[in-house]
Amino acid sequence: MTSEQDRWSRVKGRLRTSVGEDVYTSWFARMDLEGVQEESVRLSVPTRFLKSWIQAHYAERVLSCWQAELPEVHRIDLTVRSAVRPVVQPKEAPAPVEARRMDGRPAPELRSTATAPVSATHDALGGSPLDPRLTFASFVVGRANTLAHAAARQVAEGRRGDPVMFNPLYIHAGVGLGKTHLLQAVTWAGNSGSERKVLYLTAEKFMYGFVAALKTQTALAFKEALRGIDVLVIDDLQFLQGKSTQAEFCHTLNALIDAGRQVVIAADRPPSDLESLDDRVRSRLAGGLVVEMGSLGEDLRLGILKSRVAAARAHHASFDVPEEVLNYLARTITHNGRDLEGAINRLLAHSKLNNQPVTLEMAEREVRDLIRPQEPKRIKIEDIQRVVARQYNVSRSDLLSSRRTANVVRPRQVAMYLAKTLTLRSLPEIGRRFGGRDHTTVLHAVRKIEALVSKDTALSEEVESLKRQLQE
Ligand SMILES: Nc1ncnc2c1ncn2[C@@H]1O[C@H](COP(=O)(O)OP(=O)(O)OP(=O)(O)O)[C@@H](O)[C@H]1O
Repeated sequence: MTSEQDRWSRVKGRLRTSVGEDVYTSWFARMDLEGVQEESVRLSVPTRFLKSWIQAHYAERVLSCWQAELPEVHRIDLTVRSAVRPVVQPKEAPAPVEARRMDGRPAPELRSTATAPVSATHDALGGSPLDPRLTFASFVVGRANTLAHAAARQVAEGRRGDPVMFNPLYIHAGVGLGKTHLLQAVTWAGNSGSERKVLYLTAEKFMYGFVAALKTQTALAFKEALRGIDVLVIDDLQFLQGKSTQAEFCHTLNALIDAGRQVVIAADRPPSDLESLDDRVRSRLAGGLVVEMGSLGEDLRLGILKSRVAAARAHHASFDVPEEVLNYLARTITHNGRDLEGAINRLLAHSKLNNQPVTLEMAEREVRDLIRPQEPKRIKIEDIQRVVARQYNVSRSDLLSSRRTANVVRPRQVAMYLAKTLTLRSLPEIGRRFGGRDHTTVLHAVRKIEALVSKDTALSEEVESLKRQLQE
């Protein structure tokens, strides 16, 4: 088990180096290993869209990363896994071959074959599957998510006819930081009474629902069904693709908001960074409440681990994870909630299958591949603008304005230069974020500062100091 886990994490490491951090996070962070069989490797991703994108653009790359570790591999089978996460269940006889799982999820022999019933309303409307475990009761609140949690609760507790406070509520966060959990919690809570209809759709489901409805000429019925609900919850909006789907999404959004219905959205980036959406949709999205959930602090990670252990103990009363192991996991598995869940599942699988208590030594061995080196901080254009404005004593709006006085022009050029060198944003995108400037203006600024730093020591030191402040 361990050697396959190690191999999988080495393959992921190769992929990450080969495609770069940003591409890796966008397309591969949710890829799981399902199994290796002779010449073929089975991988899974959560959406059809991810599957087709990876197949179209990265199939060769994934294969060659595998071959570098395991030359006999000649095939990659990519599948779409269910959105409903497996539930840990007791008393099922372990099948030896199943124990070879190497991802962070529970071994299949510990999964339930039946899922708890989903809300009837939600089902009838054709919503995406809901995971019964993702409720407010199991959501741990900490510094990173206090505001998002409070806003989500407020939405969930609203009653039909109540004034809508923030619309849409837009929650964004990196991979595995609890967006889906919070959105599904809103759906469960909202649908628990019969008064309101809450519909949870992944952007993908919205897309395929719409396309399928168009094909069968029932688009009108689909639109009507959507508009007949009280709260529309859309997850993973960054996957919304295609002009007609976007136009339809835009209409639906407008129709719901104008009718005083609540819309809740989650994505892995703020509205301004959803580059494939048109400006009107972006500004409508940004017009409600936009909340970011930050990375999980150590306290929050410890809370999540404890809540996972408590949930597992409901089915496996003898399962116990000593405090020192929990502290060790909270300290070392820093990346995201999914890895924390994976760690507890592995300890559970291991202790059940081998009938052994969980010890620190076992934990160190079992979760080795989940401990990732600290990644360099992701720098945002807004941070650059803020830090540069502070350094040069101008305001951020000066940087975005059309003013051309020298005290503003140089800081603006420095900020554009930093945006180009410290982020992966394109020149047109940077231009847009600097008050709608043309990409040639950005290019000019970048070249200008590049030329200046090579001969002007004072400027070069200033730029270095700005970089340090941004990377802290
Ligand atoms: N605050 C939290 N309390 C309890 N569990 C959490 C919390 N944050 C994250 N988790 C857990 O971490 C795992 C990943 O969370 P989730 O799937 O909600 O992330 P996500 O932000 O939607 O990720 P993705 O971008 O991949 O869709 C889940 O098992 C979730 O229950």
